[in-house]
Amino acid sequence: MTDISFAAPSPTTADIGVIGMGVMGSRLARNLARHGHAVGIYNVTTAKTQAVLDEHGDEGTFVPAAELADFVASLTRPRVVLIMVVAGPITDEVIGNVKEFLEPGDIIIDGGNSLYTDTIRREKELREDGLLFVGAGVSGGAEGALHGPSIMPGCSDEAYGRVGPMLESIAAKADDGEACCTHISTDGSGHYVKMVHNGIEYADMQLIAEAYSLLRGALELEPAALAEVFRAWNTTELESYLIEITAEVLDQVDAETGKPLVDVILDQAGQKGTGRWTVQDALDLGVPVTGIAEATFARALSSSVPQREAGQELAALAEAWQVDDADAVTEDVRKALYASKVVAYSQGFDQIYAAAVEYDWQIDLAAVAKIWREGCIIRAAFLDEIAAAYAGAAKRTGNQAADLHGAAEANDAKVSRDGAGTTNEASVDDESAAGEHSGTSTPGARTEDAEGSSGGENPVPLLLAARHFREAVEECIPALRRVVAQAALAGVPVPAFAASLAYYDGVRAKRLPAALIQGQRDFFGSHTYARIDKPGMFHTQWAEDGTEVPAS
Ligand SMILES: NC(=O)C1=CN([C@@H]2O[C@H](COP(=O)(O)OP(=O)(O)OC[C@H]3O[C@@H](n4cnc5c(N)ncnc54)[C@H](OP(=O)(O)O)[C@@H]3O)[C@@H](O)[C@H]2O)C=CC1
Ligand SMILES: O=C(CO)[C@H](O)[C@H](O)COP(=O)(O)O
Repeated sequence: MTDISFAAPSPTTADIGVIGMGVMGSRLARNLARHGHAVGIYNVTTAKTQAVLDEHGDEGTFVPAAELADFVASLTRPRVVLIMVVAGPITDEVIGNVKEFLEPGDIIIDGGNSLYTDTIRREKELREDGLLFVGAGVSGGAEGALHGPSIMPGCSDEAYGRVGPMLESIAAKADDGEACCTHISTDGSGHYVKMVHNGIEYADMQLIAEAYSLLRGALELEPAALAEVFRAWNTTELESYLIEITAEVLDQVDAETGKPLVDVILDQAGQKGTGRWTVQDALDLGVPVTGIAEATFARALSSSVPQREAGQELAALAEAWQVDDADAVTEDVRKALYASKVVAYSQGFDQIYAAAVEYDWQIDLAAVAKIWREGCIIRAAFLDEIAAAYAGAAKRTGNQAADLHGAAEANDAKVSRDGAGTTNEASVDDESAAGEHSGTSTPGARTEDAEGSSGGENPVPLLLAARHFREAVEECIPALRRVVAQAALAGVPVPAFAASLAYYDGVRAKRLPAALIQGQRDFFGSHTYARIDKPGMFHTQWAEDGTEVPAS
């Protein structure tokens, strides 16, 4: 649609072109211009392109275009086009439109929140046309896009070699000066990492909301007073962007009513899809991202209007939380929040590891933690410790991504060579061991029957157990237990806190009731089970004399 026309841009003057002058695209274009890059700008509604020029044209060199053909003509060859539009079919449409004007060797970067499987497909299709495609996760919201986002590009080495320096120039910088942008791996890897980033974001936000809800109920504090609590917490090991902005949100007063804004906002959380995708994919991989899942379901519950209306009839049958020492309760909630946040990040990194093996992506997890230290929504002080845990493990095993990956492949090979000769202590899926089905429990075994957990030989199989976090989290567990117990008694929903504690207790348990489940499965479906004391798979003849026989 052309409602305004610009003078035809002089050809080949812009270093990069940005399509989409919405919240993110306009700010990324300005960020690029502020860093000395000449930026071609285009938006389907030309008035938005005009607005960027009118309001920010003095920030650098912008080359506006009202037509895609002029936009592409304004770019130096080989061309680089950054697309920042709505994810999904609209992104396909925009790629299809701009592709018409591009030539082999040109590069398209999709910086939207695209589903990683779309990115894998698009990269393949565009490669066949001779174009290079970069699926770049971008985080940081409007402020980050303008002042320095965290950028997670997935692409070939060739594409990164071409666009990496430009992306690094506009990315946030960590305290040590490192750019919060790194080449994640090939095709959909960047969007995968961004998807899990958003899953962690969901968990983090839900945990903070639960902490707020508990303190508000237990201590009968007003939002402004709670803003001070969060401000104080932001000077502790909880220091993070989301804690910081929580204080700002709680402090906001509604101009119309004079009430705290949080009290007049409808309590139905929206979602655009990334949290849901994270959980869906984790289910396929068999990775228990319970904190992220509960956070996603909590948003769904908040928006389940008919159920919530009908639920108003339900009795609470709860006890009021008797608070003797407000400071002690506040400190308990702070510690519960810290432990649960670590669980969420730990689960998210496990998922990225499992996906890396599944998709053959060489992902350096320490580098992922490092580029999340600034610029992104989940930036948090403890990401330095997460980076150190993965970097330390990589050093011990010899190198970074390659070894994380090689270790798992070695384990895959071991499983197939060992066949039935592995005990369930090694987390090997019984059915693959029995040879009845093709699935294995190692990462990389996304088959119908891959029912087990993703074990493998991840050098940091449990971030929670890495030394720094083990000590820091153990310090907080008694508080988390008290908080979850008190919340249950008081009838306050804390699904993410409760799930985090259950995960902690689950992974530390010497023995789980999964043994009973295996017995039940064998009883009704002859699914067989492994034993703790000898290799092989077994079946009990439950309906006959109860004799145990080796599985055939
Ligand atoms: N907002 C955020 O915090 C973040 C967003 N993202 C992702 O970045 C991308 C852009 O988000 P954001 O800037 O917030 O979104 P906006 O809604 O602000 O902008 C969307 C852009 O898409 C354009 N668009 C819509 N429909 C079409 C179409 N049919 N053809 C061409 N262009 C179209 C819009 O143009 P017009 O207005 O003229 O219709 C607009 O420029 C999304 O994928 C989003 O998920 C990523 C990180 C953070
Ligand atoms: O990517 C983002 C932040 O990192 C976007 O803000 C995204 O829209 C957040 O997800 P949702 O809208 O589902 O809460």
